[in-house]
Amino acid sequence: MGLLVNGQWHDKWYDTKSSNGEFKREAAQLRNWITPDGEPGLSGEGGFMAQKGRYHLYVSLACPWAHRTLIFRTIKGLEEYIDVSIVSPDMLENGWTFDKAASSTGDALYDSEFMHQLYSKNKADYTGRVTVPVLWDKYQQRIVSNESSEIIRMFNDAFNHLTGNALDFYPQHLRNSIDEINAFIYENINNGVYRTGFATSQEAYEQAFGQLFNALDKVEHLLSENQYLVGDTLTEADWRLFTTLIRFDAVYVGHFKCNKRTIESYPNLSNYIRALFQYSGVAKTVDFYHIKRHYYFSHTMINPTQVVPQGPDIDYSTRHNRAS
Ligand SMILES: N[C@@H](CCC(=O)N[C@@H](CS)C(=O)NCC(=O)O)C(=O)O
Repeated sequence: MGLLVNGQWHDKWYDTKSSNGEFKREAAQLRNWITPDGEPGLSGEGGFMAQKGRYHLYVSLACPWAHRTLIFRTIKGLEEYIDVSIVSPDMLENGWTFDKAASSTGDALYDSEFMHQLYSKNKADYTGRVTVPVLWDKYQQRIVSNESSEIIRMFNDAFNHLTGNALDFYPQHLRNSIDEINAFIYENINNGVYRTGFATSQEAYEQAFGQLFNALDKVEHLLSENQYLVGDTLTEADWRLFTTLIRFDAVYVGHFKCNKRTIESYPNLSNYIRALFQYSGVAKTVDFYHIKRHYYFSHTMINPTQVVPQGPDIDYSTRHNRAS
């Protein structure tokens, strides 16, 4: 685990001392947009036109943020348009690696050893954390974006004219509601599990833990009234929640001490998670080997023995009671 400073790799854990034991996530820096015609998107530069075969997605199968982009690639019919390299689940002194002996596919484009080499290829004096996902432009040999919430928006609509897939997970008329629930879920649940697990003071842990379970209770109640987070329409808000929920019982309950209760113990959440898991193509994006191995093996200050637990034994392909 580490970061680049002026293009040089430094092995360094998150600094929680300056924030009383509280984990603060760094904002993504590379924020260009693929658009149908190459016009600039909401931020960054233009010149990234949607084209078949032009872009490459670097992901970890363990990472909930990267998982969102993989789900959108699948449900938006982009598998033949955007190919993928998968990093090893083991993220230690060199950060994310392409070690094939440790379950990486390797870097299909440059055969790099480490993810940080792609960040410095993009910008020789880059300073910042080296995160996944990364959306790479093969033509310009540079990073389009390293922000998952924006990559899924590009996948949602920039390629529609090529793929003919018009499914819309961020429909205009629901945007305010989606933005509102996203902000709540990001703060309390998506990032909330990390704030709980990475807290280095009792106070910061208890604060994040309380917020997390209050938020899960609220979502459980919402799902007793609605089919999905925003009424009866499946939206990006559901996929953004899903990637945290599917890791919860396997990792966050134990490793991140989010142990007030499991997702399986919530009547609505446990059915909702199955409805999403069973959505066409999604199950194959979920890899519990990578998920468990990454967290338990990489965070040695939380789990110094690096022993990966065997359980839990949960079948997400069983019947659920949600309409589909
Ligand atoms: N804002 C980013 C966050 C991505 C992120 O934090 N990814 C984690 C993996 S789950 C990572 O690569 N962490 C490495 C690090 O922080 O050094 C996004 O949503 O795309």
